[in-house]
Amino acid sequence: MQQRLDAASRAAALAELAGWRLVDGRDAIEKSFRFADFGAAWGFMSRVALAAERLNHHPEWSNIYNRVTIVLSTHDAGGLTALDVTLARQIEQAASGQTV
Ligand SMILES: C[C@H](O)[C@H](O)[C@H]1CNC2=NC(N)=NC(=O)C2=N1
Repeated sequence: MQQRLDAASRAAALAELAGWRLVDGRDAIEKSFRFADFGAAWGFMSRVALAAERLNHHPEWSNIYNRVTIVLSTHDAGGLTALDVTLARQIEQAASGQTV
């Protein structure tokens, strides 16, 4: 079982992950991404889906046309863990150079 991040690790993660912020009222982080069009958004989601499967760690997300909003939290642990930070880093790589 993953351990929830302590305060120092949580602060370090948020400092590292540009644009990610804590969700109000729960122990989770979120970020919205905007792409040129639906195809670019879907390509990004496909890359994130493959990363999530590799990690066996999955996002909560929604898509409206060219926007993708992602919330990360570890359900088994009831909050943020290192797995969320790892997935967020891979999401940043998947979005790199693709956002508008
Ligand atoms: C059984 C399976 O390994 C678990 O349900 C995994 C799958 N993906 C997951 N994703 C997330 N975000 N949190 C989890 O606790 C989690 N658990």
